[in-house]
Parts: sequence; C-alpha cells; structure tokens
Amino acid sequence: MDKLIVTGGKRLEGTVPISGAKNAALTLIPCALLTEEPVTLRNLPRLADIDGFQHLMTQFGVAHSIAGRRPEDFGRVVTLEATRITNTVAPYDLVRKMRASILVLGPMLARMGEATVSLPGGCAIGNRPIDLHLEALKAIGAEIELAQGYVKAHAPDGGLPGGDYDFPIVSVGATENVIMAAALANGTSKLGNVAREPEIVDLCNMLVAMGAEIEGIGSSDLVIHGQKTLNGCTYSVMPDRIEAGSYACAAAITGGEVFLQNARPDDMNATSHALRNAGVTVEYEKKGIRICADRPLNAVNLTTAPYPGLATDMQAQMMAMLCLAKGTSVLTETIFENRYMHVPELARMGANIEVSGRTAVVHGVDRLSGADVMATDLRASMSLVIAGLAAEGETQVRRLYHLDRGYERLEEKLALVGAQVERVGD
Ligand SMILES: CC(=O)N[C@H]1[C@@H](OP(=O)(O)OP(=O)(O)OC[C@H]2O[C@@H](n3ccc(=O)[nH]c3=O)[C@H](O)[C@@H]2O)O[C@H](CO)[C@@H](O)[C@@H]1O
Ligand SMILES: C=C(OP(=O)(O)O)C(=O)O
Repeated sequence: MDKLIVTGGKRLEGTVPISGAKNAALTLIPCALLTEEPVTLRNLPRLADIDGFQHLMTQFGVAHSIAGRRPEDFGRVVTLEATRITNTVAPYDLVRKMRASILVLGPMLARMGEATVSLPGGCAIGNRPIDLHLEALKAIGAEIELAQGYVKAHAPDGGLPGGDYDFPIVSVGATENVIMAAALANGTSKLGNVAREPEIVDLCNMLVAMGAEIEGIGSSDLVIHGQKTLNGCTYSVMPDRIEAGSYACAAAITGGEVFLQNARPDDMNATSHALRNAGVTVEYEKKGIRICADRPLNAVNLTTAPYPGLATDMQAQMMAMLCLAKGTSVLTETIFENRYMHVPELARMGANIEVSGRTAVVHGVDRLSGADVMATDLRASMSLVIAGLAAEGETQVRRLYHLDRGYERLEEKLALVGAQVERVGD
C-alpha cells in the first residue's frame, strides 16, 4: 500500500490550482439520471470517489465519455448519457465504498418510478443514518420499505406527486436527494430548513440549466415546481472550498504565502474568518484567494456548523494548524459524533490535545516532530499532512486511499508550492 513521506520545514510559496469540488460533483453526476439527453460536466476532479460514482452510473446503463485532455491537466470533462436506464439497483458493494451513492435514490426514483439502493451503513466519522433522506422522499410521495439491507423505493403510478417537508435538522445529502426528485415530480414541493451549502446552490443552478423551476435558491426554504421532463446541459463544477481551505491551513502552518487559484471567496467566509482570527492574512482577489502567514499563529476557538458556519470538513485541518499556535484553542464539533480520530495521530507528532465529548482543547506547542501516522478518514489524513509540513524531520502517512477520495494529485500540488512530499509503495 502506498504511503506519503512528508519532509517538514519548508515554507510554502507559490500558486495552488484548486480543483472542482468533490462534494458538488457527487450530486451533479446523478442529475444525469433525470434526463434522456446528454449532460456534460466540466471541471470534474480526478478523484477515486468520482471514478467510483461513474462506475455506479455505468451499472445503470448510463453511457459516459471523457473528452481528451493532457494527463498533466487538472480536472476533466465528462459526458453522461442516460438515454435508457437498464438497471435501477445500486448494490452494496459499490455503495459501501462510497456513501454518496445514496444520492442516486431521488433521481432514479423520479425518472424510473422505482429505485433500490443499499443502505450505506456507518463510517469512520460517525453513524450517518439516512432517515431524513427517506422521510423527505416519502413527503413528496415515495413509498419506501427497507428489506435485506436495501432501501426499496416506489413512486405511485404516474410519478411522484410532490409535497411539503420541513427538515428537523439540516442535512446536505437529504436536501440534495429530495431536490433532485422534486425537480421531476408532477406537482410543487415546498422544502423547509434545507441545507444552504454552496454545493446545494451548485446543484440547483445545474438543475435550472436542465429546465427545473426552483425558487429560493441559497435560502433555507425552497419551492420546486416539478417538470414533466428535464433537458441535458453543460455545466462546470464549482471550485472545491474544502480543498482550498486545506491548502490555506497548509500554507499558514509553514508561515508561507500561497495563491489559491480559482477559489471562490464568497463560499469561504467562515474559513477565512477563522484564519484571520488566527493572524493569517486572507486577501480576496478576482481569480482566487491569497494567503499569507507569519508564525506563530494565534489560538482561536472554533465551532463547526451547517453553512454559513464553519464546515465540519475543515475541522481536522484547522486543528492541525492550531497545534503550533500560541495559546490554547477550543474546537467544538457539532455535526459528526466521532470526528476526532486524527487527535491520537497528531499527539504522536507532539501535539497537546485533550478531547472530551464534542470538544477538543488544543494547547499550542513550540514544535512538532515527524512520525509514522495512520490516516483514518479523508480530512483526518489531510490534517496529518499539514502537521507533517511543519514538523521537524520526516512524517510517513499511511492509508492514502482516504486522501485519494478527495484531493486531486495532492503531492503534485504541494510540490508546486515547494513542499517536499513523496508517494512511495510500501
Ligand atoms: C458527499 C458530501 O457532500 N458529503 C458531505 C455531506 O455529508 P452528508 O450529506 O452525509 O452529511 P449530512 O449533512 O447529511 O449530515 C449532517 C448530520 O445529520 C445527520 N443525518 C443526516 C442524514 C440523515 O438522514 N439523518 C441524520 O441524522 C448526520 O449523521 C450528521 O450528524 O455533508 C457533511 C456535512 O457538511 C460533510 O461533512 C460531507 O463531506
Ligand atoms: C466526509 C466527507 O465526505 P463523504 O461524505 O463523501 O464521506 C468529506 O468530504 O470530508
């Protein structure tokens, strides 16, 4: 199995191109199920999760073609064509590897009147049930039963009627699933307390380009007037705000200066606010965001929350950065119950962190030292890379398949800004 060897101590300097957002791409791809016409996605990141999702789409009979690009380019252009869907089952083997597969449930049901999708199960960061996906789809007319580990969903004859649903808690995935289904329902759906993440706005914008009628885009309340059919479109995936935030933390911990090319300032206010409080200069420019830091950084208190709050997907990277800050930072994780698995690994590098329930108290230390560490999930992995960049000596990060889910060609991008990072086979 591959591992990453990070030699710490280099100040990061230069430009990092930011890729298309994994979490947007994972909801834009299943939109292709909503139409017989071709859907072309530009700026799709080259990631294991995206390849996995395309494989799942192929199982449904969706044709896909990849426009030729030079291997050294980041991103790719993919056309998906669901002219005839030949299979409506998403099997356990594919769903268990990629939780986002549950996002085929809504569009498949709306288009085909039926869908069978394996229950994804829990994962490293928490329990992650899908009850809200099912409740929201029921509210717009789906009939749902659970059997043998699968969700079996049916629409009444003639299709989903549409309906109203108020989410008891904010869920990104459940919001996405029901938006996609409602876009192709017979009637109007009113959805309250929906997630407002930029990736949801990206989804709505793409659906509108496909002919959907959606009111309230970007707000907590959406009204979706279902359409009989939707058309194909060409759409560019938004830049990855979590990837951008991760490289910002990497630059900051090394006291570096990095331009995050293509990063969209409007999506990143909570991350920028946290960085500024830590003493990092964050400048919004036309084509991206400039990060400039002097060490030591200041301690800050952070609480994760649904958008526009600080993303839970930024918590581990922020924590790594704060390990070397002056003073004590208190981090509170409010979204997932088990998202501190990077803490014992950071401790192996000399970090001083106490965890109690959802709170982590990070006492800044003067130095970190390189160590062998084990990545446990996607953002935890990135936190170890960030710590490794500022640590004395060599850090070996194992289990790279987590990183490959969400960071397009990480070591190449880090090399562009002067980091010494090498991927080697075990
Ligand atoms: C592919 C993708 O976009 N993944 C993101 C998405 O995950 P995902 O869509 O899975 O996360 P949710 O927003 O649904 O989860 C938020 C909270 O709601 C709970 N919940 C969710 C659904 C449900 O049916 N019942 C329920 O109780 C979850 O366990 C969690 O505690 O949003 C998360 C929160 O911003 C991010 O960390 C993930 O990177
Ligand atoms: C938790 C994440 O992703 P997923 O929902 O795909 O597991 C993430 O991107 O940090």
